[in-house]
Amino acid sequence: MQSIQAAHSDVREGKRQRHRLYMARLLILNMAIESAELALFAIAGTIPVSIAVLFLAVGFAVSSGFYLVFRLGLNLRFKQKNLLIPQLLVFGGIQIVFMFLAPKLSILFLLVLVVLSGYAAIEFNPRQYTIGWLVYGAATALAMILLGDRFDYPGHADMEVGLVWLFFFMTLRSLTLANASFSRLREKLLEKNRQLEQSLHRIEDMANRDYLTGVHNRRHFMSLLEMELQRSARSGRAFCLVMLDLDWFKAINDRFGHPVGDVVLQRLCLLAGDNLRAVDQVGRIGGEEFAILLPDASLDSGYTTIDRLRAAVHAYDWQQVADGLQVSFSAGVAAYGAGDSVHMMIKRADDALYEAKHAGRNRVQQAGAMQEAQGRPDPEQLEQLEPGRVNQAS
Ligand SMILES: Nc1nc2c(ncn2[C@@H]2O[C@H](COP(=O)(O)OP(=O)(O)OP(=O)(O)O)[C@@H](O)[C@H]2O)c(=O)[nH]1
Repeated sequence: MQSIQAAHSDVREGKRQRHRLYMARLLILNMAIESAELALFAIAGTIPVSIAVLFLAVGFAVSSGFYLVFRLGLNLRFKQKNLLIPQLLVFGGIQIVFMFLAPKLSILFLLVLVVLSGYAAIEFNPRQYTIGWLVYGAATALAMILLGDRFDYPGHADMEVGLVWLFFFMTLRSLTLANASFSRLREKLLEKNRQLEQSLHRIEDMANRDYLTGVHNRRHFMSLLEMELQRSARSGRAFCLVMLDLDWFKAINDRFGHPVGDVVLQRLCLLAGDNLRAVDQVGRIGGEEFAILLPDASLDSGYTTIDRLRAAVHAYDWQQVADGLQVSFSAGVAAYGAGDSVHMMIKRADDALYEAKHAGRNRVQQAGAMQEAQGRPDPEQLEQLEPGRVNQAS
């Protein structure tokens, strides 16, 4: 288990390192672009060519130095593996040093510092960002004081104005790096959200299902029943509640063993799945006791459906499970009536089940109308129950 987790975290770390390398390559590109822009300013005569060449040399050396560090995995020795703080210090420092070397471009170097702080805004926590902001703020203040009236603007010649725009435009472009980081974070967050939602669904499902048979457990079935009842109370739509109990299950357990009993419970639920509609809901509410919700079903159609299931269970080849095994169930069906409550419906379906058991088992019994279900009748009264109907198994 531990080695699987370790493998997962290795894969994750490998992905992160590939992303850091990608970012380092983009950084080399950014430095190359800034160098090219400085070269254009040199051509326009705003700064000496030597300054543009120096910027290219320093920018290339530093950005490829970082790339090498990532490539060799040296960054993995540090706590903050993306080395953002040293990168911001070094690249920010370069901009400030070049404010002195090319004071006419000061304003543009300040612009690059704004972009660099964009990375800090994405990766740092508020405390770290505040520190970074104050460091950049203090360093630029010092640079501006020291520069005095040498602090300048590139110039107003057409080419210079065009180059200022180009510099601004390309500097904004370099935010694509920050944008890539941000998108990655957002993707990761969305993915984690998706995983969390899936886990939540799985956990909810597990909490709602019976561990042995996979059908709804008692608690969840009761809430489904309550919801169905409220829906029918609003719309007047018909539905049936069925209480179902396996016959002589104790004897099955005693004769064939508990594991066979478990398989019988599972097969019964599979047969219910095969013989009921997708909208019908099965719940295990006790050991060998089940309840079934049949939406949009009248008492007669509910009865027919459950009797068909009864016949299917009775006809099933239980010899596959254990030699000599025969399984049947008895069930009571109650239909929703206006003013019904969950408790009243359960009581009526339960009473009908009780009648089916006493009438010989392997039967389905319709419950009487709701007004008549005042308690469990004694066996002598069963014959006279109105309008109940008992199906005699063949
Ligand atoms: N194998 C198995 N047996 C269970 C489980 N839960 C309850 N039982 C058994 O189900 C049996 C229920 O027996 P009874 O309540 O006497 O009912 P019955 O033997 O089915 O008799 P009738 O309902 O009157 O037909 C008991 O022996 C319980 O031990 C389970 O999860 N697995």
